[in-house]
Amino acid sequence: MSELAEAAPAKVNLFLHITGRRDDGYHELDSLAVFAGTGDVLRFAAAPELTLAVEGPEAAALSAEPDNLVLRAARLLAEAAGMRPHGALRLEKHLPVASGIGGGSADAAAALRLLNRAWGLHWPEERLRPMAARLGADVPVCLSCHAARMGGIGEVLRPAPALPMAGMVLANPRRPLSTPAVFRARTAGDFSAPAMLPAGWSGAGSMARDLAACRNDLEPPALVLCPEVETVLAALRGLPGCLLARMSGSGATCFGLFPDPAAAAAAAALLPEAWWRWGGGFTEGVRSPYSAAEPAGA
Ligand SMILES: C[C@](O)(CO)[C@H](O)COP(=O)(O)OP(=O)(O)OC[C@H]1O[C@@H](n2ccc(N)nc2=O)[C@H](O)[C@@H]1O
Ligand SMILES: Nc1ncnc2c1ncn2[C@@H]1O[C@H](COP(=O)(O)OP(=O)(O)OP(=O)(O)O)[C@@H](O)[C@H]1O
Repeated sequence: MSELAEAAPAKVNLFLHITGRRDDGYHELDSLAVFAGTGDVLRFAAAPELTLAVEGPEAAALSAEPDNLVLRAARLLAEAAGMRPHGALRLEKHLPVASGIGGGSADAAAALRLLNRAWGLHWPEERLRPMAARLGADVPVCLSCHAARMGGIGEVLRPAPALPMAGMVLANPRRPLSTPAVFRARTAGDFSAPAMLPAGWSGAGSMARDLAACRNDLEPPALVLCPEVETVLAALRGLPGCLLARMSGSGATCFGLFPDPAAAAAAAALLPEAWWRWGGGFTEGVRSPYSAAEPAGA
């Protein structure tokens, strides 16, 4: 079998309201997740044993990781299928690790999709979803790869409002932030109401206006742990054409919304070179991996 490849696009939370806390400590949320036209790439080649090689510009941050989410996903799928996991996997890591744009979750979801094909299972997405939920709160939305309104602890997915043509800049100050630590740093008992959004937006301007009435409730605790988030937000707001800037997920990556992908790509180039930065458009659905030429970081 020739090599198979799967894209693992970055997930961006355009807003994130924490609406409650379950008895097991997990938080209930209301969030609008979209996918960016950049991400990691996972490749499969036939081999008798399951192996994973991590390469690419952000690979070093994973060298100490004993249990890559890609291997956990592979073992879970093999167990469900009653087979021995196998194949030589190569993960091209472009997304900064522990950065609030779901890199590990996207990789785990890509592994489920890729091995579902490579191992000849061809299960429908519904059958993969419980495995995705076991791997992490962000993995179900990454499995679908479609913009979605996330509810529950992330596993309840509803269609997103129809998105307009828009551009997005992503910027990370190169400070990893641990998701559990950010949730722990929240003020206990502080909850938000779900957001009120229209069925769709005709332009990036109206989307930015409506999103401005929402928040990321993880931004204040992330700022305490990583004050550089404020510097990134200020830099994004100062870029020509920026309509809205906010932190994604548990940070520290922040996004800026722009009228179109070209404006976003041009604006991203103005950010400090020491940061991880990217500019482009949204992506919808599983697509072929990005070309090597596509910029994914500084
Ligand atoms: C912040 C978000 O990225 C928003 O999309 C997600 O909620 C986090 O998703 P994730 O990184 O896949 O999270 P998981 O790996 O499942 O959980 C990591 C830790 O984050 C906290 N966590 C996560 C999700 C959630 N809804 N409530 C939580 O309190 C828990 O302490 C959990 O132990
Ligand atoms: N393939 C992987 N890519 C990134 N992190 C991984 C991977 N496998 C395991 N991990 C571990 O998962 C942790 C979370 O990484 P990830 O990059 O998914 O965080 P994140 O971007 O904050 O995610 P989220 O937005 O879902 O909270 C890392 O600290 C890392 O040790």
